[in-house]
Amino acid sequence: MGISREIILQRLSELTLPAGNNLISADMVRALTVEDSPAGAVVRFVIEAPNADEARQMEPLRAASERAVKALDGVATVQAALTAHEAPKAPSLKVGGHPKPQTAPLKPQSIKKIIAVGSGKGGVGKSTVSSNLAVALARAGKKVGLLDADIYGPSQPRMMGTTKRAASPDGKIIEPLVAHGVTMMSIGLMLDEAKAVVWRGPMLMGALQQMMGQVNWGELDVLVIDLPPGTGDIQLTLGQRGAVDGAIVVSTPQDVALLDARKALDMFMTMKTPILGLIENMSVFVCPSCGHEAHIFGHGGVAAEATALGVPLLASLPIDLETRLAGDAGTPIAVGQGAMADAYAALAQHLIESGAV
Ligand SMILES: Nc1ncnc2c1ncn2[C@@H]1O[C@H](COP(=O)(O)OP(=O)(O)OP(=O)(O)O)[C@@H](O)[C@H]1O
Repeated sequence: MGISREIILQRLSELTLPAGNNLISADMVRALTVEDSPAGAVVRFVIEAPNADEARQMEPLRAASERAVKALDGVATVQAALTAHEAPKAPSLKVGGHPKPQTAPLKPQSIKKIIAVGSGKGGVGKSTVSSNLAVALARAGKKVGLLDADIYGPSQPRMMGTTKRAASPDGKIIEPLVAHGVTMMSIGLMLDEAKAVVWRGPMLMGALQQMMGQVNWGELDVLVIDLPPGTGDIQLTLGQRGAVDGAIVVSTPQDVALLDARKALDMFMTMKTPILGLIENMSVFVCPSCGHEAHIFGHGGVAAEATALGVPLLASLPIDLETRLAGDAGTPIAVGQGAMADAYAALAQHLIESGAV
């Protein structure tokens, strides 16, 4: 067992502020995560100051808090970030304000189905799958929206090749962009691309409400939501407010990825969100010169997990250079022809035939 959150919080409570209280009693520590690594625990947290000026003055305290946690037994690395309470300024809308109390459903009436694409850990290809699935569904004749809810690392503007800022002529309704036949919106289109966003839960909820309710989606057969990795506030809000009709979890065959994928599946099951299935990404690498198959991230784990949990394995997608290049170039692989485009078309067809879309 690694170090517990309680011990870390206890140590942080020993750091006093000029007013005599401490980081914990002043409720300034956010997003504390503790991950095990072979060298010891990797601890990350955010210290949230009331405003930017105070944040700047708190740099010595930030450094001291890193040192204090680093000194604990079993801790390998500590990263503490300082942030100010105010939300970053958005161009024409106050994205990320505190959520207004809402009784209306989160899912807009003009959207028939919402499919959320999640993953346990980052970097497994969740955004790649979301953009390609959205394009494949549009090619199959559906009216499709794509919402990039990955507030910490929005990648859809790049993957869909739309870096234009979203407009809001009246400051209320956000006009989405259209790329490759898909109506899309990303929090990344409203923010400076290079700016790291550190928001607390209620702000995330505000941003999500705006993305769902104020974007002029029009009539959609399906909205594909590219979730942030893990099991955080966005997933919980969507699940608790019954906004999601079906969830897909993407995983690589690696044990560590599968362990996290299981947590994501557990979360959806707990919230009674219907699980459409698992997708194994980066399943195999076929050498383009000799055709040799290498299972770089392991073999068979996702299929076994799907069987164990009684959920369908929707697709097994290989490691494919063209997929990566196409994503980087802003034209998802599913737009063109070939084996990968066929695989995404088959996935879209399956979801349509099973009634998920
Ligand atoms: N099947 C694949 N073959 C080759 N490269 C892939 C494949 N799937 C995804 N990639 C590449 O892997 C990288 C990570 O993919 P992607 O951004 O989709 O992952 P993610 O799970 O959404 O990550 P994050 O949580 O960080 O947003 C990208 O460069 C993408 O192009």
